[in-house]
Amino acid sequence: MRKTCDADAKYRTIDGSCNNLENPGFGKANTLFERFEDEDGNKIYDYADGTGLPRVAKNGDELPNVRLISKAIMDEDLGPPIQSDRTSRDVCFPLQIPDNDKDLPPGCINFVRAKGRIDDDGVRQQVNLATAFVDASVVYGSTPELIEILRIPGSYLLKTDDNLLPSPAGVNSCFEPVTPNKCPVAGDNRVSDVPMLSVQHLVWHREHNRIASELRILNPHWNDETVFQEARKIVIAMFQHITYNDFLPLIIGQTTMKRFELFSEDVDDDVFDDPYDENVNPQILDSVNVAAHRFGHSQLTNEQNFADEDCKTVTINKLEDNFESPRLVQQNSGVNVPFIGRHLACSASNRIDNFIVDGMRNTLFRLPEAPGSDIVARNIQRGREQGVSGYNTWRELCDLEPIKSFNKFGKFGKALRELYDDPDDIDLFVGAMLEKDPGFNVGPTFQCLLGMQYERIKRGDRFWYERPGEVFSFTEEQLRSIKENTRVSKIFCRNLGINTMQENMFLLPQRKRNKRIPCDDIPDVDLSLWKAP
Ligand code: HEM
Ligand SMILES: [Ca+2]
Repeated sequence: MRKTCDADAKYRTIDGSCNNLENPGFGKANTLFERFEDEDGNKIYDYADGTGLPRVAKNGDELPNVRLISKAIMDEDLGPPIQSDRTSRDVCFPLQIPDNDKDLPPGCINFVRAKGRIDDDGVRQQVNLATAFVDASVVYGSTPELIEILRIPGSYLLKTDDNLLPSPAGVNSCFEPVTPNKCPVAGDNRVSDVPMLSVQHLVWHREHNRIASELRILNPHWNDETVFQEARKIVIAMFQHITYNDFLPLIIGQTTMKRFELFSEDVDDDVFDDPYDENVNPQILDSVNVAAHRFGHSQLTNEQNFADEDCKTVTINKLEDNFESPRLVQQNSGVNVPFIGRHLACSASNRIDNFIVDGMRNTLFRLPEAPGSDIVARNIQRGREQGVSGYNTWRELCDLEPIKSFNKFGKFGKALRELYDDPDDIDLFVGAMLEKDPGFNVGPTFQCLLGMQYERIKRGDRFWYERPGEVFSFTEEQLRSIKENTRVSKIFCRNLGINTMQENMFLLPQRKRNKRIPCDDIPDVDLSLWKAP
């Protein structure tokens, strides 16, 4: 049934519906993940039975045990010392821990298959609960129900609780909240996975309230809904600008950015840009969701520390002790929050490579219930259960030479040969994370998959922040200020009470370039440009 959309709407819907006027479901929350198509227009997937059973090897055998792959290829101890820079299987598909595993008890670890929805061709597909767009849905949620929980009724503000994220009982679960049942709620329910993530949610939650309060003062004649939506629109524009200009280039590299025309228009050329194409479906692709987007698991470290005003670590907090717990954030009304924010700015991430720290690979979510789990094993198993094709299929889609010999994987070739029967069987996450890139980015296969994905998210977004001449467009001055002056560092400083930071928070502070400066000297978007005449 076709929903009627308001073609003149000034603001995005919360669930992403009606972004595309011809296809109102494009990019909407709670719709199916997309599959890439081959040259003949057939969707690419690989289920054992063609419709829904987990992928098996080319010769029909089971694929190698995911825990064995995890240990043989992705154990951090194998890496350099410094790493910084079938029917019965409809629901469960347990991870099997081999007998001689020294970190996890032998036997089965629970693994639930993602809820399947059978499509018109009788093939099992999976549902994306979030919108596909870069629309700050981590701040505002992806459903009308959640935004109601997050907002103060009839106000332009988001709710807070003790100056932290709202924590109404019964919405989210978490481990050891400071007050029983008071678990933080944000636009995404993973908000308490780790303290460093919670603090990022908090920063943007506060940034909405700061912008909305300023707009309220500038425009006393606006009603509260207008103030809320205008603030949301600015937050979304900042998210889009940061994602496409500051973050993505560090992950996929300059060459891929240019190849897929992902950088925003240079303000010296023309402030506006109009990349919208109504034929583009922005939905996230299966291979991106189960593999490419998970590159970040390799960047995590074993620590969630506190850093002081001089960037010195003052408290070491282990990752394994802090999963799913808001404890460190909530303690003493949030005194630790700036310390966690500074750790995010001051400390190096782990290198994007095939090594993943033990905190994620052996002790993931070990509390409240032992044993823990293994993120690598889960990522691989997830790819198989969703029928995501093997590594070489994606190399070919990306016009890269398929790897037909295990030797091509250097020192991991031997381990791969012992595990897999045929190079075509190699799981996407495994093969692609073994690829090297001289610029410390993800390897060529993920560069290609992420490049194609982010091109779709940009070109398939009718509300893209750079678009001119629409009812929802920014003025030239507003857009120029957003593009010239948005800094993650400023947003963190201001909302966490931090006084000193490097201007580019995605890069480490350095003596010469990117040195630590007073936050007051960091540029800022000029909200007075939003004062209506
Ligand atoms: C300490 C921080 C993190 C923890 C504890 C964590 C943990 C997890 C877990 C347990 C899953 C579910 C795995 C499965 O069963 O399929 C998951 C999925 C995922 N992770 Fe992470 N992760 C973290 C950080 C990251 C980072 C930094 C990125 C990317 C930059 C990332 C990207 C993803 C993606 C895209 C998924 C799939 C989401 C979905 O299908 O709903 N994660 N993560
Ligand atoms: Ca790593």
